Amino acid sequence: MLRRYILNKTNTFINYRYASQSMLQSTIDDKLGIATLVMNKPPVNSLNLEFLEEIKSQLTQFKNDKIRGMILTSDLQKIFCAGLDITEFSNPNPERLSKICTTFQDTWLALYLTQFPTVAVINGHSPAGGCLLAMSCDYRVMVGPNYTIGLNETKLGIVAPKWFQDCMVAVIGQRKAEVSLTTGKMYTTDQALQIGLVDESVPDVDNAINKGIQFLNNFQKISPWAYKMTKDIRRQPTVQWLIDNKQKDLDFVVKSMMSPNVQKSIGLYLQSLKK
Ligand SMILES: CCCCCCCCCCC/C=C/C(=O)SCCNC(=O)CCNC(=O)[C@H](O)C(C)(C)COP(=O)(O)OP(=O)(O)OC[C@H]1O[C@@H](n2cnc3c(N)ncnc32)[C@H](O)[C@@H]1OP(=O)(O)O
Repeated sequence: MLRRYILNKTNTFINYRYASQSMLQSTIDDKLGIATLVMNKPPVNSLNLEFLEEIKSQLTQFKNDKIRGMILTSDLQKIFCAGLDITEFSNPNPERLSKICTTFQDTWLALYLTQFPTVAVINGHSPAGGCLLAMSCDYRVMVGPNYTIGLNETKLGIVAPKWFQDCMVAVIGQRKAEVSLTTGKMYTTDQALQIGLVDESVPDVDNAINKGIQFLNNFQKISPWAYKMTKDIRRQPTVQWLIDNKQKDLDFVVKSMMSPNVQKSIGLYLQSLKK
C-alpha cells in the first residue's frame, strides 16, 4: 500500500528493486535523489539475523548509489518495527547470538553515520530495536495518535546495551532518557513529541512522507561534505564507545542472555505476547 503511494507520488523512480526475499523494498527517486527503504517482514518486522544483514547491505548499496537522502518506513499495518526478534533470545545458540549481536552493532553504526540525511517515517508501533532504528535517523515523523515508541527492554527483564542508551540520551537528553530507560516506558505519539523523541506528529502516512521529503529538501543547497562532517562531529561521542568496545559489548550481551534469570523473564514475556 505504502509502496504504491510512494510510486504514484513521484512517478520518477529509476530504480525499483526488491531485496532478496522481499523483506525490504528499496526505491530511488531519480529527480530528488531520495531513496525509500520499506520494511516488509510480517507480522511485525522483527529484526533477526537475516533481516539485519539485508538492512546493512542495503545501506551500503545506497552509499554506492550516492543518494542524497533516505526515508525509512514500514509496509505493515500498525507496526514500524517490533525490535529484535525475541524468539532469538529464547534458549539461544551462542554462536548465532554472537553473529546477530555483531551484525546489529554494524547495522546501527552504518545507519547512525550515513553520509546522507535520513528520516524515519514511524507509521506504527516502534518498541526497543524499532525505536533505536528511528532514533538513529536524522529526523523522525510519527503517525498518531495511536502508536507507541520507546526502549522497553527493562520490561522484558533485559538491559538495553550502552549504545542504545547513549543513542537515546543524544535524542532526548540525560534525565529524560534515564527515566525512560529504567521504567521501560512506551510513549504515545503525542508524548513522544512532547519529550522530543520524535520531531513531528501527523495524522496519516501520506502527510508523514510529505514531511519527510520536506525535511530532506532542506539539504538540496547544503554541501554533502559539510553535512557529513558536521554529523560526524555531532555523533562521534555517541558511537565511539561501541567502536572501541565491540567485543566487550558482545560478551555482555551473550553472558546476560544466557543467564537463567534473563531466560526466565524472556520466557514469561514471550508467553504474555502469545496471550
Ligand atoms: C536477537 C538476538 C540478540 C542480539 C543481541 C543484540 C543486542 C542485545 C539487545 C538487547 C536489547 C533488546 C532489544 C529489542 O529489540 S527486544 C524486542 C522488544 N520488542 C518488544 O517488546 C515488542 C513486543 N511486541 C509487541 O509489543 C506487540 O507485538 C506489537 C505492539 C509490536 C504489535 O502488537 P499486535 O497486537 O499488532 O501484534 P501481536 O502482539 O499479536 O504480535 C503478532 C505476532 O508477532 C509476535 N511478535 C511480536 N513482537 C515480536 C518480536 N519482537 N519478536 C518476535 N515476535 C514478535 C507475537 O508474538 C505474535 O506472534 P503469534 O502470532 O505467533 O502469537
